[in-house]
Amino acid sequence: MELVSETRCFDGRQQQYQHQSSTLNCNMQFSVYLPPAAEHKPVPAVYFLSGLTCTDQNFATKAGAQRVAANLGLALIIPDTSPRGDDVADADGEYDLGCGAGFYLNATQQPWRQHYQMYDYIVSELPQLVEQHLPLNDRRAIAGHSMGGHGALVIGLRNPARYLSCSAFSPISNPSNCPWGEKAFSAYLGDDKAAWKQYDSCELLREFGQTLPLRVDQGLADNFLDQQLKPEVLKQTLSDVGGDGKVHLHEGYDHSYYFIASFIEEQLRFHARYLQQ
Ligand SMILES: N[C@@H](CCC(=O)N[C@@H](CSC=O)C(=O)NCC(=O)O)C(=O)O
Repeated sequence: MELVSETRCFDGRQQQYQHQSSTLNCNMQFSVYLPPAAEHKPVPAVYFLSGLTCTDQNFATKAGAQRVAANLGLALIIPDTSPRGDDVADADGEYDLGCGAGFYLNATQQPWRQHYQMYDYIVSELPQLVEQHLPLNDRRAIAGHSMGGHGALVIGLRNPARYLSCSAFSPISNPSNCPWGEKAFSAYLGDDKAAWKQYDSCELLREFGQTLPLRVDQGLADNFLDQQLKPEVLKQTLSDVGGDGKVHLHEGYDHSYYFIASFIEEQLRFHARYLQQ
C-alpha cells in the first residue's frame, strides 16, 4: 500500500493510502488516523463505514473524531464506500446505486459482481492489509453512518469473533423493507429475498441474536427516519431477542455529520470499553 498524504493531528497522524484491491479488482483509497500511542505500541482500531455518496474523506474531515481517538489510543480506519474506477459498473446520475453506494455486500448479479464485493473487502482484505503494515493489534470494532451504519451492524453481527463491539449512527436498520435497501438489494443480489437476509441487521438479530455489544444513535429530526431508517423496527427486534444493545434517540438532530460530530465521543468511548480491556 502507498502513502498518499500524512498530516499531524492531535499528536498523531492523519493519513491517506491507496492500494490495488484483489477483492474489488480496482485501485482503492482509504484513510487512517493513528493516535500518539501508536508511536510506541500496536493499538486497537475502530473501522468507520460511511454512507451514500461518501468517500474516505467525509468522516475524516467532518466528524471530529481524532481528538477523542488520540485520547483513547484508538486508530480509525476509514474505507471508501464502493469500488472505484473507469471500468467499474455505475448507475449514472443515481446517488443510491453504484459508485458511492456499495452497501457493504458481495454482489451476485451482473454487471455488479466483478467489483462490488465490499463485504469481503471490509471483513478480510482491508484488516489484513492494515494490520500487516501499520502499528495495529488485532482488536477491532466497527461503526458507521446510514448505509455505513447498516454495514457496521451487519458485519459486526455476522463476525463476533473478529469485532469486539459495533455501533451505528442513523443506520438503514431493515434494508429489506425500505426504498434504499430494496433498490440496492434487487440490483446487487437479485430478486430472491432469502439472499437479502444475510445483509439485514434485523433479520440477523432474529436468526442469531445480538452476537456482540451494540450501540445505535439516531436523530429524531432526521429526514430519512420513517421511510429509510426505521429505528423502531431495530428497537423492537432487539427487545424481542433479549438484546441489551441500546438505540439512543436524540431530539432535534438530523442525518448530517453535525449529528455524528455531536456523539462520536460517546461511540468511541463505548468501543474503548471493549477494545482496551
Ligand atoms: N444526496 C442525497 C443524500 C445523500 C446523503 O445524505 N448522504 C449521507 C449519507 S445517507 C445514507 O447513507 C452522507 O453522509 N452524505 C455526505 C455528507 O458529507 O454529508 C439526497 O440529496 O437525498
